[in-house]
Amino acid sequence: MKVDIVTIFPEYFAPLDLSLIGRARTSGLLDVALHDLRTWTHDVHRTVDDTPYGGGAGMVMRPEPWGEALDAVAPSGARLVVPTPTGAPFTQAAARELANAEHLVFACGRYEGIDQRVLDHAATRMPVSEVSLGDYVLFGGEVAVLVILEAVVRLLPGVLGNADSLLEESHTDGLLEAPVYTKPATWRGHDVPEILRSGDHGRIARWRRDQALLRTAARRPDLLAALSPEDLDKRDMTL
Ligand SMILES: Nc1cc(-c2ccc3ccn(Cc4ccc(CN5CCCC5)cc4)c3c2)n[nH]1
Repeated sequence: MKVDIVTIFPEYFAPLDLSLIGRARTSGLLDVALHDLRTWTHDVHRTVDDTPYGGGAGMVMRPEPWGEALDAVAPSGARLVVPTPTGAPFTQAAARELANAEHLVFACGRYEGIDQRVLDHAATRMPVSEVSLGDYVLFGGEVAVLVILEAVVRLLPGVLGNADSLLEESHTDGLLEAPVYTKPATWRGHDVPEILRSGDHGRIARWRRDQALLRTAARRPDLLAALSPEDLDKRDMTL
């Protein structure tokens, strides 16, 4: 997968050289390129923002630098991903969809956002996804891109050693996952549930399915409500 990130703070993305994403890059699974938006400014102050039409607090990012930046880094086959508080909620399903893309271009806004015409114009020649990480307001899109990229990259074949872990994790099948435990069997008076030490893999699988259902019902009834009876049957569960 090829990834291009356009930002006025390229240094924000230093963490991309660490851990799994760093390994994905060195192994050739992922090719990430950073671009400073100011590259496409032409005034001595390298201006990227201006006052908002219609008034209002703060500044808006000018369309010209963005237009030239996207002309340079986003071919028509690319998919443009723009974090914004007004976007569609970013979900595991959205991560799975983005993981299928050959080329992702991330536009990191700052100030009060990017002139809307940038996105409208880009949409005339490539798919544009405006995504929100949640109902809170960040200073800009960089942190959101780090989150989106991590969720997407871990789904790429070969990035996670044990692909099985993708099957049973939260939000993969619409439910939260069961609690996890490791040694010691007893710790500060707390025991690991006996079932998990029984070696009976059928009963363990059932216990985990039931725990997932109970946790989801208690913590995220919205996820439960979104599941169809067929989905629940698929996990061999009845309410
Ligand atoms: N899920 C999530 C995503 C973000 C996010 C993503 C990109 C940018 C770029 C700039 N900002 C700061 C920022 C500050 C104030 C407003 C609200 N203003 C009110 C009037 C006009 C706009 C919007 C935007 C971002 C925030 N935040 N949260």
